[in-house]
Amino acid sequence: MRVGARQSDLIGQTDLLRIPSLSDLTGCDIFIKCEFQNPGGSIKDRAAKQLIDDAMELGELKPGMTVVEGTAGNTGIGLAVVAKSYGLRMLAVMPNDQTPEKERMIRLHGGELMSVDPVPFKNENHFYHTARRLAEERDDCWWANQFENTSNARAHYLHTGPEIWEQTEGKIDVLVSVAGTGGTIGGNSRFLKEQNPELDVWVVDPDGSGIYEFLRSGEYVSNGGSMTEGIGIMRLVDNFRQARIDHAVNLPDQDLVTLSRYIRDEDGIVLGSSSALNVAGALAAALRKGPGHRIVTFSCDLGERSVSKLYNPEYLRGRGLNPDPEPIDVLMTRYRELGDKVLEVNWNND
Ligand SMILES: Cc1ncc(COP(=O)(O)O)c(C=O)c1O
Ligand SMILES: CC(=O)OC[C@H](N)C(=O)O
Repeated sequence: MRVGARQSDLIGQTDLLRIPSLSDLTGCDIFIKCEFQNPGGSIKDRAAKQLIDDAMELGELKPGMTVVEGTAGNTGIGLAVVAKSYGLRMLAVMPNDQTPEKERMIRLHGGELMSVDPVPFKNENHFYHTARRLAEERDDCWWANQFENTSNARAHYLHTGPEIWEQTEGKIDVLVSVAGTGGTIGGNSRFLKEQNPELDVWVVDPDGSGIYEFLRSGEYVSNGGSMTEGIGIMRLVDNFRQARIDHAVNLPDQDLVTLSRYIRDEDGIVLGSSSALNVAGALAAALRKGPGHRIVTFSCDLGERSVSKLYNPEYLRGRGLNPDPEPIDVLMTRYRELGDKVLEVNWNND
């Protein structure tokens, strides 16, 4: 147990939980790192703290200034939490198609919210460019730039990776992660592969994101869309460049419906949508590798932030998804047959 001087001192040192249901089904030990335990409720608190700490140490950011960031929501919540602890202000620029659950949290934590229309990255009104412009126009603002500022991946290299190594006593065969900025997979894969070069790192990508196709062909091409939020990207950014990746898999949103309900009903954990994708990736990895492996993935946030999408039957039907989960053994049969849809890659920028 910890005693913190500030709320931000409580970021990190999250628990590692073995998921009984999927571990029993596969004969592997499948663990989730409980990132929802962070004070802002998501894995992005870690990046938020490191981005701010590093900028303050460099003197780029000083008390009284405003942190500006373009965000799908979780980084904005994390930055709002940390900003309050440090006497800073926070302005989040967020596309208006993300769940209102996250907008509300930014405001509850005292952050200011600017909602913008969701547009492609090449449009100057994209949330990323809007945040950058706002910070450029005002001297009292500092742009966190979670995509290119590698303090983000450093948070995971310095903290999350070592925590996993210690919690597993070095016994980890596979690391599975989604990627948004790539900070999580970047910092964790780098640290853990330094400890064990044999570690097998899997990136799991939803439809609509270009990472899988980029690793396959070198081109960012989107195949449809996804209800997941905060993950997937259509360009190469510096935090993703940090990653070391051996396998890539693309899994459909319908599987998130199945797995989120299965884990809720069997294990009592209500996963957020990116966490459901992580667990789907971990299940695919377990079935491919066979019994006896130890697999770690992340519960990036909880389902309370996905209520209006992943847990909303009307929304699911509107996207052409079936709100009723398919039987887990049917999904497992499909995963056993993924074959070369699981890409073998060698993403390593050393
Ligand atoms: C819910 C959720 N899961 C996962 C991620 C991915 O983390 P990263 O940016 O470290 O790739 C994010 C944000 O990026 C997120 O908001
Ligand atoms: C769209 C995206 O990658 O978002 C990054 C991050 N998850 C956030 O909450 O801002």
